[in-house]
Amino acid sequence: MSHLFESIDFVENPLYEQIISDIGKQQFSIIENFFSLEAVETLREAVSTRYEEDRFKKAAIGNRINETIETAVRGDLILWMDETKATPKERFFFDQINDLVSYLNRTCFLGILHKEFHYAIYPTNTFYKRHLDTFQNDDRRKLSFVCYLNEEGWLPENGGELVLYLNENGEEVEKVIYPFPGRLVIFESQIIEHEVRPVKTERLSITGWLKTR
Ligand SMILES: O=C(O)CCC(=O)C(=O)O
Ligand SMILES: [Fe+2]
Repeated sequence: MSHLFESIDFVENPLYEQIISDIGKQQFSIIENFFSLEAVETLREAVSTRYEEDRFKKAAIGNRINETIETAVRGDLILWMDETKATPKERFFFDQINDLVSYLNRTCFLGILHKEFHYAIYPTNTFYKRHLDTFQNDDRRKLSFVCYLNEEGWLPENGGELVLYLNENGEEVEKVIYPFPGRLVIFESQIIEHEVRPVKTERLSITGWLKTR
């Protein structure tokens, strides 16, 4: 039998194991400095370039078949990322995400087949009201990912907290998360309702989903 295990090239990754354990216990995980400040700055530059090229569009609600723009629900601007056309700056982002995704697929049997990511800009005074990341006609999203591209020194008065609504022994508890640069938040798309509180200073992020089928 030992031959079988020796032939499998698998190295345990303590950080990824922590993420898996967090999600198993509490349906979410917060990873500090998943992306270095240098990587965040590079991605922020990519956002600026694309924004100047007028590539961002007002985000809609519903899925791509059935979507409407409702700024009373969400006011962010988004741009879907195309991994096949990733620039060297974005390649780094996808390499790190793909490494984690392949680990999750090897260890957790989640059956993740697809992923989708978009940049998001929340201009001043915008927000995203409490919601779930799944749609009535589409339940393929399993894990939601958010990573923040803000500059260092994000202050509480800047607003823009991500609030996860958790259920602890039948009681609703708010988990308030500041959008600090390099921070990655992962949560179960079908379980955790969440919102982005009103933003007082422009807020930048990448949001994405791991999907089945
Ligand atoms: O930016 C965040 O913190 C969360 C964004 C979000 O909930 C979404 O795009 O569905
Ligand atoms: Fe969401």
